[in-house]
Amino acid sequence: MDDKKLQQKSMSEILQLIAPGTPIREGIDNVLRANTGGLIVLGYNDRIKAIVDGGFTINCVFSPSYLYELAKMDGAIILNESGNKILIANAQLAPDPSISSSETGMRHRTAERVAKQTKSLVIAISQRRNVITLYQGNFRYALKDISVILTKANQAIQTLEKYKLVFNQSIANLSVLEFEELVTYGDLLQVLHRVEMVIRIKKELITYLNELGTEGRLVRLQMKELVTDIEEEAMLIIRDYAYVNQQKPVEMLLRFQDLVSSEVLDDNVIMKLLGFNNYIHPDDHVCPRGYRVLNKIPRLPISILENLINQFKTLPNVLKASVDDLDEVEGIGEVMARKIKEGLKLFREQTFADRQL
Ligand SMILES: Nc1ncnc2c1ncn2[C@@H]1O[C@H](COP(=O)(O)OP(=O)(O)OP(=O)(O)O)[C@@H](O)[C@H]1O
Repeated sequence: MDDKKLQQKSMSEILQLIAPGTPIREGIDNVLRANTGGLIVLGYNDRIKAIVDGGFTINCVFSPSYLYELAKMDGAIILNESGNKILIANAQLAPDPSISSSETGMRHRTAERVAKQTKSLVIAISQRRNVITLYQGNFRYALKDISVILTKANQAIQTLEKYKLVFNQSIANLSVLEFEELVTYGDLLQVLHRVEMVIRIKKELITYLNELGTEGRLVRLQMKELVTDIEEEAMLIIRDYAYVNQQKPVEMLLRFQDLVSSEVLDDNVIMKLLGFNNYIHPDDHVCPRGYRVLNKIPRLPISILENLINQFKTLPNVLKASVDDLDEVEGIGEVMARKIKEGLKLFREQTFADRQL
């Protein structure tokens, strides 16, 4: 993991630590409302100890009302790393003045310098401007108004709904092509780029949700409902088309998520993710193993599905197999064989009917 990712990860942890619904946020909001201003440092390590001057030792369990009362005093409040204990109040911080700062007021300049010098999380609550600013290392982030983030999150949910429709359409097309044995790498990539779009918007939503805390409950539920089906389909597609039969599609999907950023992924990057290392022509044909289509057969046990694919290797072979051929597969009797045939026939009819809509 590179440094940038490490910092991003810790920023999402930070946002969760001080999100609405947490005791720290309740305390910070009280300080904000009382207009006393505040300077809070998380973590009392050697680097912080070296720049703390004076103050009272408090050493008590964190409570929002204690934070509010202590913020009435000048100086900084120092909490432990996880923010569940108040250690010191009224502390003067003396960071290296040669460290650059883009802030103007002393509280914010101090906060920025302490964060840069110690890498600890520092929270500045402005007395006059009604803003909460977070600093950690070189990272600076001003918390936005909850209503602004909620609006953005709801817009993202609407976008996700549209993406889902587009995704479902491309999945319906893929099913038809799979039955007709006409899938090309280009078709596969088109579907995977749709998955990429969904992942991109999901990542944006997670950032909002981290900041929204309990205020984002509804958005979280909506996101989960929209995304779960898509992710399940995506994992089945990965199992169908990965170069080597992937036993761990969840890990592959996670790797896919890591790769997704604001830029559209290159086709080669996606094919590499699936294990194809050589150049692939988009018009070349490719054959699915059949995990996704076979999954549509109601109540087909996963072990039987695996046995089917082990035996026949590809979906077209399963489709061509007679009831007798299916009967020979381990765990499949005549009744089950007929059920599989019937299930595939029904799904095929449904797929072709959907295409005509
Ligand atoms: N080095 C420091 N250590 C601890 N507390 C500090 C330090 N410097 C400033 N403060 C705190 O910040 C308070 C306000 O300072 P100042 O008005 O210059 O800050 P500011 O950045 O303009 O913030 P605000 O927007 O809240 O006014 C001080 O009264 C003091 O409590």
